[in-house]
Amino acid sequence: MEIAVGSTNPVKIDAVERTVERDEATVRPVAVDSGVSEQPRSVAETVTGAENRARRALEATGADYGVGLEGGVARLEGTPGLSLIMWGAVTDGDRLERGAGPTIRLPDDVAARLEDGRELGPVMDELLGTEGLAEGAGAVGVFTDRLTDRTAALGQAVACSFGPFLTNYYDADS
Ligand SMILES: O=P(O)(O)OP(=O)(O)OP(=O)(O)OC[C@H]1O[C@@H](n2cnc3c(O)ncnc32)[C@H](O)[C@@H]1O
Ligand SMILES: [Mg+2]
Repeated sequence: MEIAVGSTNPVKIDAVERTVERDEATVRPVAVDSGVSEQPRSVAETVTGAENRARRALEATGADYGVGLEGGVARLEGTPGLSLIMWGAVTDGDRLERGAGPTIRLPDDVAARLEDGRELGPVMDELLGTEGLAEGAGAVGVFTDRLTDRTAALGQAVACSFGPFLTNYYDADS
């Protein structure tokens, strides 16, 4: 089984590899355009980015599945502040499934910098004096004192978008 991932960010590739380890898949990174802004700012835009990446990765490779992962920030109904969200999408060329990773509220000073139109990755690097934090533990790692990290968090989005292809519980869906 070959799985194309619409990104070359090592943290996304790792997240897919670790999640599908059991199924002995070959994971192939492919650079694609997400078709949304560098920093998606709503659930809808984040999901669209993941969908575009999944479709484009499949088209570019002819793999069995295309996987897209997208990070975003959003003000969520029922919770205060600005949240970091992440979504996954998987397609086999026919069906497309979507599933989310965890959500975490961003500290107010980080939220304020994002409201100025900036991207989370660079804002985190500036704040912490790091380089490429988004390709390692990620903001979710830092803000949880490493109880989780970006690989594990994105892995949940992979499980919830790819997993439905592996069961027959969805077979009756229209
Ligand atoms: O190369 P790609 O696949 O685009 O990888 P990316 O890190 O840019 O990931 P996204 O485009 O999906 O994420 C949109 C923005 O949100 C940032 N982001 C998302 N999750 C993050 C995290 O846990 N830590 C730091 N930045 C994060 C990311 O760096 C981007 O600036
Ligand atoms: Mg990006």
